[in-house]
Amino acid sequence: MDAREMKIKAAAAALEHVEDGMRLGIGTGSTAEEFVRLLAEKVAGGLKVQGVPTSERTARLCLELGVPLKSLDELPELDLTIDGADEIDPQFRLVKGGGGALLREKIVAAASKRMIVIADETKLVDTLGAFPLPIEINPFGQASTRLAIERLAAELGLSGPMTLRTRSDESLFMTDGGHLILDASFGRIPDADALASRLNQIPGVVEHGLFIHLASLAIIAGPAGARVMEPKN
Ligand SMILES: O=C(CO)[C@H](O)[C@H](O)COP(=O)(O)O
Repeated sequence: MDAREMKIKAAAAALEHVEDGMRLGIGTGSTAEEFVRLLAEKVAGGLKVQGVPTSERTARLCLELGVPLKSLDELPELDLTIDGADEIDPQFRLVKGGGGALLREKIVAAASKRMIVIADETKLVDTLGAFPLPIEINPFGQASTRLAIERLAAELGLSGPMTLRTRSDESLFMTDGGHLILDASFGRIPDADALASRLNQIPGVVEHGLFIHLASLAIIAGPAGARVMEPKN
């Protein structure tokens, strides 16, 4: 089974948790897009859902495939969010933001009664941090914000380069909200909870890709198929 087939398996298993009438947060990324494709087939077959997309990219795909959309302001409380992740630890703390949608993804997940994370098994890790941590920052004062993050990292014993995300044409990557992303290659984050709460205290940090206590279930696909996992305490 190749990587795409595994993503489809996870997405298909997640679809079984979607019920008629649900208000659904819809994630961003290649795994979430497989979910959108399968969801669209169900919608075409008569399933009634109202989706809230976590990015303009996901919104475009949903509109193209006929998945009905609402804004989060129209549906401020959601039943379920289904989204991918870049890393998942045993307590289901996640690193997200590889696709640059972390701010809307976190707002949507926090507005949902449940979040199911879908991924292939390469995303499972013992300790977060091998995937560079995306930190969304306001362009205003970006040099000061960066300095504050570097000082925090040093205080917490974290080190590694931080790079401003760029597009393939070398221009700066801008999020849907008009912010920049710093990718922090810390290597290993032994205390993700502490880093998450300290990053939130830096004024220029809009949001970061550490999702703590948001995912309640993970559907992880491997060569043998998809399995449902619950967080370890
Ligand atoms: O957080 C995300 C986007 O901001 C994605 O969910 C994450 O990057 C995983 O993407 P993929 O399913 O393509 O591996």
